[in-house]
Amino acid sequence: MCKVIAIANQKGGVGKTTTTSNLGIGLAKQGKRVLLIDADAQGSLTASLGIQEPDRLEITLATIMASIINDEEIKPEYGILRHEEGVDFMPGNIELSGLETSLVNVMSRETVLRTYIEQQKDRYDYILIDCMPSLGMITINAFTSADSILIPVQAAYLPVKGLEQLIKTIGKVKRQINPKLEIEGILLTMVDNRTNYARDISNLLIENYGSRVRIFENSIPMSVRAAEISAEGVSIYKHDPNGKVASAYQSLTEEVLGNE
Ligand SMILES: Nc1ncnc2c1ncn2[C@@H]1O[C@H](COP(=O)(O)OP(=O)(O)OP(=O)(O)O)[C@@H](O)[C@H]1O
Repeated sequence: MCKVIAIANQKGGVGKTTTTSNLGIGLAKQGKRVLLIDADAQGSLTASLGIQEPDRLEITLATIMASIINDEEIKPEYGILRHEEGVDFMPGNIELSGLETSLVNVMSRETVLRTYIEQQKDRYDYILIDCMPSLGMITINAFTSADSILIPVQAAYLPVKGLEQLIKTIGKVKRQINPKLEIEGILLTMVDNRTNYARDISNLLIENYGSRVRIFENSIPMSVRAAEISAEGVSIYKHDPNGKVASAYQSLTEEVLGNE
């Protein structure tokens, strides 16, 4: 059985891409077959997997989704790239912005990505989708395709208000389009253990959401080593194998596997 997890938060820079790649590679290290999908027009997941200029790629998620809109048949493996650390990925780039605008007039506009993902499901154990920092139509497509949503929250600001809107949108998609949709959990990222602030945010999350949403036991520490990896094109396991961020992502991977 394949599980599809969307990594989403409409707030930018909270660790969505870093979590998608390192959770994905963590799952691959546990022997799982993993496909990562870059559903963000910034192409940062694609870049972090070693593609230096995502905007120059010819086949990306945008071209695939356009083919589906045009009812063209595509082979499941078409356009999928392989990363040296054992994950496959469907790259994304700036063309997703144009596609987002044109989706408005498309029949079944919420389910285009789902059509693509359905044909990948027998090839993978996990499919992770790195979402845009917005709740636009591509993100709704990701929610429509997913079994669950993992929400990274940066431990450096008060996240309560934005999260409420995100959880509401997830609830709406669940009621109206995708009844199986669940929240995988809220993941605290970029935690600076030298301050009490992270603990305050953690307590605030538990107080406000703990009864409705799972909060991951593991959080991801702030580390300059994590910030370096997007330029390296490798995971934190390769860049800093004995560091605290590698160990945190490994524990998160085990927690996600334990959710099954
Ligand atoms: N644990 C961490 N410690 C320090 N820096 C981090 C950590 N995780 C991610 N970063 C850095 O923070 C920035 C934002 O991270 P990332 O790109 O993963 O967030 P995002 O939510 O995907 O961003 P966007 O919304 O723009 O897509 C990046 O420069 C990344 O390298």
